[in-house]
Amino acid sequence: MTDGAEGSRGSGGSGDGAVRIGNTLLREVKTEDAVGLTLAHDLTQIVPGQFKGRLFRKGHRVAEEDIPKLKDIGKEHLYVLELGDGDLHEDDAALRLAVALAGDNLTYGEPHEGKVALKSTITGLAAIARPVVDGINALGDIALATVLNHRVVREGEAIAATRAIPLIVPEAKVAEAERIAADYREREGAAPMAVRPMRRLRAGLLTTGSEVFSGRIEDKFGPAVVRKLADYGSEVAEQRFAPDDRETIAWHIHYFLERGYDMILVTGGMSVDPDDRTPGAIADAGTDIVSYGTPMLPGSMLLFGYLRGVPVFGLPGCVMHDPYTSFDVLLPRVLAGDTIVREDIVSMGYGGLHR
Ligand SMILES: Nc1nc2c(c(=O)[nH]1)N[C@H]1C(S)=C(S)[C@@H](COP(=O)(O)OP(=O)(O)OC[C@H]3O[C@@H](n4cnc5c(N)ncnc54)[C@H](O)[C@@H]3O)O[C@H]1N2
Ligand code: MOO
Repeated sequence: MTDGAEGSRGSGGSGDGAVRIGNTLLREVKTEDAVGLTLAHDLTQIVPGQFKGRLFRKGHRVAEEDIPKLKDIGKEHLYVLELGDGDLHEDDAALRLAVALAGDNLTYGEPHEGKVALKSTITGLAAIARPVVDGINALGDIALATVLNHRVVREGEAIAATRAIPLIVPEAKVAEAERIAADYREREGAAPMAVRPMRRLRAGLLTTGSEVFSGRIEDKFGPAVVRKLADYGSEVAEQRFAPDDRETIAWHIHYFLERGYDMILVTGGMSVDPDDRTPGAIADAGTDIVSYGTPMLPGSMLLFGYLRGVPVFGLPGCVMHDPYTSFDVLLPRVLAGDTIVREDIVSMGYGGLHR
């Protein structure tokens, strides 16, 4: 498209100095008359020894205050674009896409260089409809890039960005993308993109390990879990300690249940040693175990289940020292209110190698 514009410069184009690109016209106008019109190409400024670079970008809409600057760089005439019927400027295309996609807890700013980013207004979980993303990207001329579904995003972080590839996009293509998004909204009763808030839960934390219980070594697991929950906006309401004894561990789990905590976390004793009693104790307590073992590393020895509807985690030793484990994948899902089923955990192996 730009090549066509450059190539037409010498020839002068059609009779009135205009060249057609699709339904869009490339026209030469006096700089004073260009206000509100769209620059057809980049304009470069050179101030020897100080600056050489783009003063105005291709696609920029000329404003009143631009006129003196344009005159300063010697522009008495400009090539401008007059959008034809059925054509959209890249900025308008990107903005329409953002509007079509955005749901709860998302915001977007002015388009910039044909790009609009959807940014989270909260710390929460990205909810992204992959079929919508794939469907829009299959159209061509429009690029939609997102983070992975279920990823934790912080306030102000972008979860997606839309961009028009050419300067001029057929309106029909954007309309088709809008239709894909609208169909999804109607079918699912939700926007294709949103950020889901995480609930503030109060957890009971049981730290197992006879070496910790007896005071031989200092507890390092508790502080790590306290920090992690706080980071996601929840709290450890009470911490208790138990030796490597199934009955004792199961007893403490029931104590937490009776206290009415929203979540029960048990640390240590999760692997294969004879003293690793935690999985057995969690089962003895009556927990419906969704999965013992997760296809993720670190954190493959994690256990997850529900005891009378209360989420129960068995946390392996790595959660104490590795900054990102299977716990960081599952905990935000639980905090967002998801009921985790076995298929969820099965699907976490793909992309689950976190180290
Ligand atoms: N042969 C195998 N060995 C290991 C396996 C396996 O599948 N086969 N799994 C490995 C994985 S994965 C993990 S993770 C670790 C640890 O799992 P555990 O949850 O059983 O951890 P523990 O044995 O209870 O403790 C490991 C280590 O950490 C110390 N510890 C435990 N709790 C605390 C605490 N609250 N404060 C401070 N330190 C603590 C404990 O004393 C041990 O030294 O197993 C792998 N091995
Ligand atoms: O798989 Mo263990 O539970 O990584 O550290």
